[in-house]
Amino acid sequence: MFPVMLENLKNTNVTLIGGGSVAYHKVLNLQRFGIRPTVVSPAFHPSLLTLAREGTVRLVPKEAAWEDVENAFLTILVTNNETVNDQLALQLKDAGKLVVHASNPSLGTAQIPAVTTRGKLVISVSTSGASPSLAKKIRSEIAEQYDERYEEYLDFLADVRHYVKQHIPKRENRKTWLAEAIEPIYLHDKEERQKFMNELYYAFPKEHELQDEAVLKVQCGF
Ligand SMILES: C[C@@]1(CC(=O)O)c2cc3[nH]c(cc4nc(cc5[nH]c(cc(n2)[C@H]1CCC(=O)O)[C@@](C)(CC(=O)O)[C@@H]5CCC(=O)O)C(CC(=O)O)=C4CCC(=O)O)c(CCC(=O)O)c3CC(=O)O
Ligand SMILES: NC(=O)C1=CN([C@@H]2O[C@H](COP(=O)(O)OP(=O)(O)OC[C@H]3O[C@@H](n4cnc5c(N)ncnc54)[C@H](O)[C@@H]3O)[C@@H](O)[C@H]2O)C=CC1
Repeated sequence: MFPVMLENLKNTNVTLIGGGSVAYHKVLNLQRFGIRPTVVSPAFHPSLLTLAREGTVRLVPKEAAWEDVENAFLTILVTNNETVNDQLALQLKDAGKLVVHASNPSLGTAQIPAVTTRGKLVISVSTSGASPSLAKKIRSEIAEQYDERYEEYLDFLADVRHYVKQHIPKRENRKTWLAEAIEPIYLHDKEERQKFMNELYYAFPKEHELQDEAVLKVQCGF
């Protein structure tokens, strides 16, 4: 099992095969990440019909066939027909595609973990198919510790890192500032975060970069 984070999936073809209660749950999960999936199924859970009316999911009312999945970046197999799930999983795997087989994970090439997000922080727990219930429990326990405060805190850390990468040329110096930023005081105290930023701006002013750029431009004759 090799974990990986996928991004830029907003306009990517993600297809679910089967439109029951598990499909509905998986669609809600995908939507949390800005994905607008397609569901292929001869019948749909009423909540999926509601989502389709809102325009957040595309429904294709038919029994699934190869052409429904051949162009999908990711396919999630959630029918109650094992023959259909197994057959498509086999074909998709052979074609080198990402496929989740929700009732026999070993036949797929990917699995969906239990996830909670705190802004940029993603808490993701998998038991490799051994116990989805335990994955859910552990995820909730971790999420209690890494609560909503981490959302703003991660934004602060991202800003610090962005600035440090642009304005501190030496790697050792960068490391010192980045290590200081993850001290607990900055999680708890907004004013301390502002103080930290001010100290960073003072130690490595933006003007330097602007001046350097101006010199460079003169030297290059722009
Ligand atoms: C392989 C996988 C499919 C995949 O990769 O998508 C899979 C497979 C199966 N799940 C089954 C059952 C349940 N699944 C849940 C819940 C979740 N299941 C999720 C993932 C996965 N489930 C993947 C492995 C992940 C891993 O191991 O870490 C979560 C984490 C994420 C999500 O679905 O989005 C989500 C919690 C999300 C949340 O709340 O945040 C509950 C509990 C509940 O609903 O409260 C139950 C009932 C209790 C139980 O059985 O444990 C069954 C038996 C069906 C039957 O009895 O027929 C199978 C099939 C089998 O095992 O054969
Ligand atoms: N979190 C997870 O990953 C979980 C996965 N499962 C697995 O998910 C699967 C689906 O469970 P439910 O949604 O509860 O079943 P369900 O019976 O509510 O829905 C099954 C859906 O598959 C559709 N379907 C049947 N034949 C089809 C075909 N040839 N092509 C396209 N669609 C077809 C049906 O019309 C129906 O909409 C089960 O195999 C179960 O083992 C179950 C629980 C949790």
